[in-house]
Amino acid sequence: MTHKPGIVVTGASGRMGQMLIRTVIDSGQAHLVAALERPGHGWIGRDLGEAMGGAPLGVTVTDDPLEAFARAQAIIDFTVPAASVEFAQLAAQARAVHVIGTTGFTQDQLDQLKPAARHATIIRAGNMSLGVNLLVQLTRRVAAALDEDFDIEIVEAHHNQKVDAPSGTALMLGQAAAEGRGVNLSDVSDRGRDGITGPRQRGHIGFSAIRGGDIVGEHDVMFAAAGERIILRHVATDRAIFARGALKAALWGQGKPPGEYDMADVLGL
Ligand SMILES: NC(=O)C1=CN([C@@H]2O[C@H](COP(=O)(O)OP(=O)(O)OC[C@H]3O[C@@H](n4cnc5c(N)ncnc54)[C@H](O)[C@@H]3O)[C@@H](O)[C@H]2O)C=CC1
Ligand SMILES: O=C(O)C1=N[C@H](C(=O)O)C[C@H](O)C1
Repeated sequence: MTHKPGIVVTGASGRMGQMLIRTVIDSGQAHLVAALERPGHGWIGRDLGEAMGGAPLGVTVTDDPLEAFARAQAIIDFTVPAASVEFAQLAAQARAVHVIGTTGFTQDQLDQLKPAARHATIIRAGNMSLGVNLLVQLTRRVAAALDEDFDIEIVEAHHNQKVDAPSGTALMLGQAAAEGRGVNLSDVSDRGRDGITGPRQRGHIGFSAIRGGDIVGEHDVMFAAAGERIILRHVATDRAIFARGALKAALWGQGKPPGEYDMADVLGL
């Protein structure tokens, strides 16, 4: 009989948290050993299944990451950057694989993940879907094939509760476009145009963010030149694609040496 890893889902009541819990339970490939929420949250101390509006699951929602992680082989974490940084240290102590889907990190917060990655396997991606990770590869190739006659613009759309912009996915796409061009994204990034901006600067990579309704996540990478445009597009219609990718990462990470990985590693892209 193969061993099924024990998994903790953090941010259990969140849009992704609930999707992840269902995905882990339905998969038959892993055990849900704990569900974590932030201190003071109304779900703490309740049965997870009942809190989600269904039958009891025999898992009590906790706000104690240390105790929960000690029982797990993997943590699947879609929360907020400050919490993910804290969880990285605790997951490293527990030697558990830490799958991070959270977006909106500052560079300083990303740097804080590095010590944890010396002791544990961290798999982090701003988007865990197969489709977006393929789009990242395509974007790098198209950007490498075209010169700066083609202006690169990244347009993303998300639901009205999203708190960070540009999205983690848009930043992944921008990074891939910059790598294809052989430039640093930070040198060419155009964000938040407003007012008298002047003409577009040749070679820049632009970002625009739409927020509205219940949009799950849509990303266009536009290569616009005089007389023609190429648009690479991904449209997510179901958060299950992210949850499936995250579970795949948690399983892939078992037994991998400590370090920082992404979904391209998991998917072999
Ligand atoms: N990488 C990917 O494929 C995807 C990433 N995301 C990202 O995942 C994150 C969460 O997204 P949503 O689920 O839509 O947000 P949400 O706001 O619905 O859920 C976040 C949950 O985290 C909980 N939380 C906050 N601090 C916590 C702490 N210290 N301990 C435990 N729980 C804590 C909140 O109470 C909330 O329930 C965002 O950064 C989003 O951009 C979302 C979808 C896909
Ligand atoms: O917050 C979301 O919802 C999503 N966040 C990720 C991002 O920032 O790109 C992934 C997906 O687009 C949904």
